[in-house]
Amino acid sequence: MEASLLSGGFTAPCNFPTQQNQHSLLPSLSFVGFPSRSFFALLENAAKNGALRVKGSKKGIQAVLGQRQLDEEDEEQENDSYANALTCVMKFGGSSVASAERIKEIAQLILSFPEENPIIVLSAMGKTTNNLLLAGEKAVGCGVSNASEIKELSFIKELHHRTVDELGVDRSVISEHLEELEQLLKGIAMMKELTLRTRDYLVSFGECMSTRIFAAYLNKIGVKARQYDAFDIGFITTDDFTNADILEATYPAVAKRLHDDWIADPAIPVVTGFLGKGWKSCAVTTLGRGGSDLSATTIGKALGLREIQVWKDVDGVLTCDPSIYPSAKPVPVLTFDEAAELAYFGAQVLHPQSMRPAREGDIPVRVKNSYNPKAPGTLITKTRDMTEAVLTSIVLKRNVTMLDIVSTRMLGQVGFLAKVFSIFEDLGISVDVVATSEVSLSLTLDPAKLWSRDLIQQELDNVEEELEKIARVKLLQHRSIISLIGNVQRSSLILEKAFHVLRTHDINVQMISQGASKVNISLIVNDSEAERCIEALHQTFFESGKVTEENGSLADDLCDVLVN
Ligand SMILES: Nc1ncnc2c1ncn2[C@@H]1O[C@H](COP(=O)(O)OP(=O)(O)O)[C@@H](O)[C@H]1O
Ligand SMILES: N[C@@H](CC(=O)OP(=O)(O)O)C(=O)O
Repeated sequence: MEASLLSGGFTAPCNFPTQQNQHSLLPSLSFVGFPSRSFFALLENAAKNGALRVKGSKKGIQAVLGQRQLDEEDEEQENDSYANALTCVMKFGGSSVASAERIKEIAQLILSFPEENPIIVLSAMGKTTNNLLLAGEKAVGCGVSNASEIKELSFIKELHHRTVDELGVDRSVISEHLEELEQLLKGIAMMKELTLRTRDYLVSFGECMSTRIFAAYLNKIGVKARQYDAFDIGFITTDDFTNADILEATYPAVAKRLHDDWIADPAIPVVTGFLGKGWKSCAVTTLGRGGSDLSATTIGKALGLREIQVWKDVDGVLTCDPSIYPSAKPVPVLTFDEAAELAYFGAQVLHPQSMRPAREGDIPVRVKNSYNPKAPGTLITKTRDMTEAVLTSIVLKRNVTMLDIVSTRMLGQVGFLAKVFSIFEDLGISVDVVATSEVSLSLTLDPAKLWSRDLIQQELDNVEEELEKIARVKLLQHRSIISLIGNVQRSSLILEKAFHVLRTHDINVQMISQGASKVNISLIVNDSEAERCIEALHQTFFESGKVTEENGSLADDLCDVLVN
């Protein structure tokens, strides 16, 4: 979006971030003439965070901000020196830091890589984020005098006190946060409302406390560490509370801060995952559930590190969610595209946006098991040898709503699809899977419009009402999307096998979609059939030996199913 700031007759047009161009935030800011005072304040703020580099036409600005112009050469040199200092990111999720015992194990695990100078990114301890959210919801209706008694607040206090005591760390590292948390819950109880902005502030206590405890413990055992709150070191995001997106200005800011501190006084950085700072509001934001993965890959790209390690409670990315199908097996190698697709279609193991910085920076991501560090895990890179690859992973997304939309106008009507999609855009509802013909359209709606919230009935009613102005609509609930993530070159083989299995098990596929990338084939079935379907597909693709064109040509089955 081109915006103009008017100041005493001078015009300073500049590029402001929008959803579409947010990645061209401050570093590509351009202006002519003399900007207004408020505009200077904005620039100054960005410059303080190290987020601003002045390039090209910069009349007046350099003198005022004293900013050094970084040309391409400077930038390359900085990246080189970053690479020589800190070597990798190690992100540990909630299950990896769930107790004092686990924290001790993680500390030993980090020390078992003496050749690394890692940056540690942590999530909140165990289920703390869920408990904070529940506490916030209870506070809305419980009255100020009862806010201190909220069960989840007691869990959080007890867990964090017990942990610091068992680690032999002083309670003072978290006492202020716990007091402030209680005050915040009282405030929510008084206001009787929990805005998205307050919700983000509320959940930030989880990561703020886990990182303080961990850094204090490392220091206690003689390993020099320094705690950082992401929102204070340049994680600049959109102001979409509960689902904020990292802005481009983050990379230089974060790199500069972590690198400069390391050079001045080397200490292992321990950074809060999941959190950022809204660029307009300057308030704490969160990156969506599971967002610490994205924090880790952002740091990896910012510093141009050798590797990003994401430590989980499973042996890497598996052929499907082990909580749905326990015989799932680790996938040794994946491409960024496969991993992104898998995450987007609901595999909880990785945050949906987390592959983006890794792909852009071409930094390998290794997914490892903190309970079983010897397991090789999964290596995610730009490319891999696909000669043997058929299916990589099966992902299940439950409780999806499907819509069948048939145009009430004539065949060949111009703009039908555009009208349908503009309705979803206006209502702010994202669409997952789409299949179209000339006059009809089937699609599925994301069950979590925002990661934190289910699509509610009222919103569905609004969708139906709007669509009925231009089409006949059938709303089908309780559907599942089964996504087959696999080799682009073998999609026909995957389809052939999949349909044979489904036909054998008498499972009726209600919609099918294959994206342009062809990495992902999506099948829609009834929720009640989904698990049976996963089991059958998994057995065929991963438990019955190598899948080849030769072991059964079943094109006829596919044709039968499609025709019926
Ligand atoms: N394809 C998959 N591979 C591995 N784990 C998966 C997959 N799909 C879903 N999961 C779930 O993701 C969980 C790990 O992710 P998450 O809970 O975010 O870890 P952490 O909190 O440690 O970062 C696993 O316990 C598993 O149940
Ligand atoms: N604590 C946040 C962020 C996060 O990344 O958690 P985990 O790594 O445990 O999924 C959440 O629960 O969403």
